[in-house]
Amino acid sequence: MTEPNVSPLLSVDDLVVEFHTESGVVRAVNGVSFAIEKGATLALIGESGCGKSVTSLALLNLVRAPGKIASGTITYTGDDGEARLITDWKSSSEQMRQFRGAEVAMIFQEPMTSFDPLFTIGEQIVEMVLAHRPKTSRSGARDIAIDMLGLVRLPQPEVLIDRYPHQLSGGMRQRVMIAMALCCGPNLLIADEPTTALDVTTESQILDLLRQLQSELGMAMLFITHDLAVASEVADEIAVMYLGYVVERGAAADVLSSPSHPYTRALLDSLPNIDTDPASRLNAIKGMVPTPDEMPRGCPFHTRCREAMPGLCDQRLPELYACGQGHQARCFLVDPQLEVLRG
Ligand SMILES: Nc1ncnc2c1ncn2[C@@H]1O[C@H](COP(=O)(O)OP(=O)(O)OP(=O)(O)O)[C@@H](O)[C@H]1O
Repeated sequence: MTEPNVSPLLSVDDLVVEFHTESGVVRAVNGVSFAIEKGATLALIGESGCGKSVTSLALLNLVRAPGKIASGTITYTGDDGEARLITDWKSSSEQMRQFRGAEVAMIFQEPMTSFDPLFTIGEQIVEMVLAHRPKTSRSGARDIAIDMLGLVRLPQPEVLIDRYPHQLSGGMRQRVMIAMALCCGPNLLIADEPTTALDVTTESQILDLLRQLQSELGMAMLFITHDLAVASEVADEIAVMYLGYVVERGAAADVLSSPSHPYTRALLDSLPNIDTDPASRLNAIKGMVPTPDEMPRGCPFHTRCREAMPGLCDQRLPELYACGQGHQARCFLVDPQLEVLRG
């Protein structure tokens, strides 16, 4: 018997995002493709400036001028099974507004910037509920808000609901942010560096919470992080980005156990290890990510790559080559034609 053909929840194909600046057109996202299956977690990984946030904003059609989606498609297939081409929708349209929050919600690194300091957290969650479910009464929305605060394991939700954002700790604020994001029952949660601003203990509690909520609610997650260690705790799939390109992607277990792109290997090498002598230096990747307007010719990573092959990597852009089942890397080292290319 053949398996039914189930579409992924979200499919991104050949996405290009450009910024039109005074010094010219800058490509922050360069032909990115990935899919997120229903209920699964994809981690988007890379150093600062690799295009992770711009990619996630594009998914909600929130890239603001001077940036815009120049080409590519984003397709969302929700519970009704109907495929919707999000890239055809206007950013300010009613259907896009409903889509944000009700189908796909987002949380950020620093919740404080997403809250209005003048309103209690309860008032802010209630407004969110009413915006998406206008038929709900205010007291009904308040009950939903209390339930949501309980769902994210905050103590005494009926008391906390009347607190202002500044009266909560960073970890509590992040929990409230998650409650607010989940109050309309989205199928996909985009989490952009949600634990970066937290201490390690709170970080691990929030990661646990996200994992528990995901299995309770069956939602998918796009988890954006610069930290492979964090990604390894949450991800089913990993896509590694460098200078706007996906340079490696595959099942998290495969990418972490057999990293095939030198950039992924370098990111793994730069992780602190419990056995490492505290006095020794971490293996930081040499140099910095160039800005997209200084895009190197050839492979975008060759200027920092320990394994770069002169005459090849500085001349030609590698494709994404298969290096295992569902595992691909954009590197000539895994190109089956490598010996021919080397001559
Ligand atoms: N408003 C803007 N104007 C011009 N270029 C921009 C703008 N916003 C982003 N970019 C470009 O997009 C690139 C990618 O930025 P993005 O924020 O997606 O990176 P990131 O990988 O998420 O890093 P970080 O973790 O620091 O946010 C930047 O290096 C910058 O060149």
